[in-house]
Amino acid sequence: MSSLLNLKPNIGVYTDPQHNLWIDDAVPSVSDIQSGATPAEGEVVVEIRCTGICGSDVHFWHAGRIGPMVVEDKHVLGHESAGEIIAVHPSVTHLKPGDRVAIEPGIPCHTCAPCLRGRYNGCERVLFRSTPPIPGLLRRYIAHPALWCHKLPPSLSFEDGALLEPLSVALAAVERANLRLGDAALICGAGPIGLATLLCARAAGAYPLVITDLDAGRLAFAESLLSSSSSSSSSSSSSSSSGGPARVRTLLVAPEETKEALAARIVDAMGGRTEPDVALECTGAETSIGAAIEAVRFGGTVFVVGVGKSEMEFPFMRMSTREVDVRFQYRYANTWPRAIRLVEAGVLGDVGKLVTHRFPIEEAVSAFETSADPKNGAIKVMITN
Ligand SMILES: NC(=O)c1ccc[n+]([C@@H]2O[C@H](COP(=O)([O-])OP(=O)(O)OC[C@H]3O[C@@H](n4cnc5c(N)ncnc54)[C@H](O)[C@@H]3O)[C@@H](O)[C@H]2O)c1
Ligand SMILES: OC[C@H](O)C(O)[C@@H](O)CO
Repeated sequence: MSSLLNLKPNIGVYTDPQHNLWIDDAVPSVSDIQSGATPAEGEVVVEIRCTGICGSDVHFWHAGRIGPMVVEDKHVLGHESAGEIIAVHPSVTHLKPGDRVAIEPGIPCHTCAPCLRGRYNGCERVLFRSTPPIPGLLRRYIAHPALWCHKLPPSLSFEDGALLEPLSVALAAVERANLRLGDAALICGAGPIGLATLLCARAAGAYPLVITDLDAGRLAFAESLLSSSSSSSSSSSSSSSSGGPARVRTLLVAPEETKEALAARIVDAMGGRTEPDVALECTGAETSIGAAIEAVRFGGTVFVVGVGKSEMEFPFMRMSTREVDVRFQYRYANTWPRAIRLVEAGVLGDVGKLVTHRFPIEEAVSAFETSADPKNGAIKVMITN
């Protein structure tokens, strides 16, 4: 094991119940690491090089809670990270110092019924980093189970490694929604999760692809994400730069629009006669879920990734008489190795385009302020170390 004695202070990014956001060096386990203690059995110590800010990090900062997950003490944020291994416990044989890894942030128990079924995202005792009270990854160093550190191939950057977390959500959704070649797909919401889902749906062979949002800037970003050039486009999405049909069509949602009116416009955007086979809902907004239910074909699927109010009204008769399946996604299971292969092979396109802003960890507060203010047009803000 390499020496852990000459490390920089293990600063971390915190919030608390009073909605403060700050950086300091009192990170749990830092003293163990800096005193040169070995990682525990089965663990490696990772020097984190890159962490993406998730909407849930901003939400924990601003609201202090997400549903039953409540910030009750000072709390380290962050769960989208990649870094370099600097030490391994002797029991770990498949990783070594110098390996570059993406960190899967949920540590399941491996013994409960969902774990034993392979559905470890339903683990009854999961320790999910950044979900209170489990400290997150927005820090310089972390000791983490080797099993949940995925080695990166040389062509993936640390940023690519950090993006594997939202990509995993999207990959799980597209798989569990059973999206097939040539399916007409609707994606609701062009935030980081909707955009990652757009990349996965395109790779899965969906066409037409329509994406909605309330924010024209995010729709323009969606178009530029799928274009071959790196510049952002605000022009019509009716044709691609190569002259063929645009792979994605964008639809600006009006806040007061009824779900029936929006559903009609969705079908129109699909080409006039095509009802979506699958809607991948990435807003969590009740009106958006309702419009997706109205829009999909008889026997279609509305797959809900977005998280919203704890209780909502859905158009029951429409679902019943049209056999609409409404299904849900919670995090992911067994996606990381496949997400790595998809990024390595370029199947998802240039995922790095999702990163719009970068800040060093010492400026993490500015990174959060940038992420939280819609005026900045941020999609994925990365904090580097
Ligand atoms: N199921 C899971 O495991 C999981 C994991 C990560 C995130 N999420 C959830 O996925 C959702 C998307 O995450 P994100 O990081 O992209 O969030 P985000 O807030 O950045 O993006 C959501 C987008 O939806 C748009 N929107 C809101 N209401 C809309 C409406 N009525 N019609 C059309 N667009 C609308 C917003 O303008 C925004 O661009 C969130 O609800 C988040 O909590 C779920
Ligand atoms: O991708 C994982 C999600 O961001 C988390 O479940 C978060 O929303 C709550 O901890």
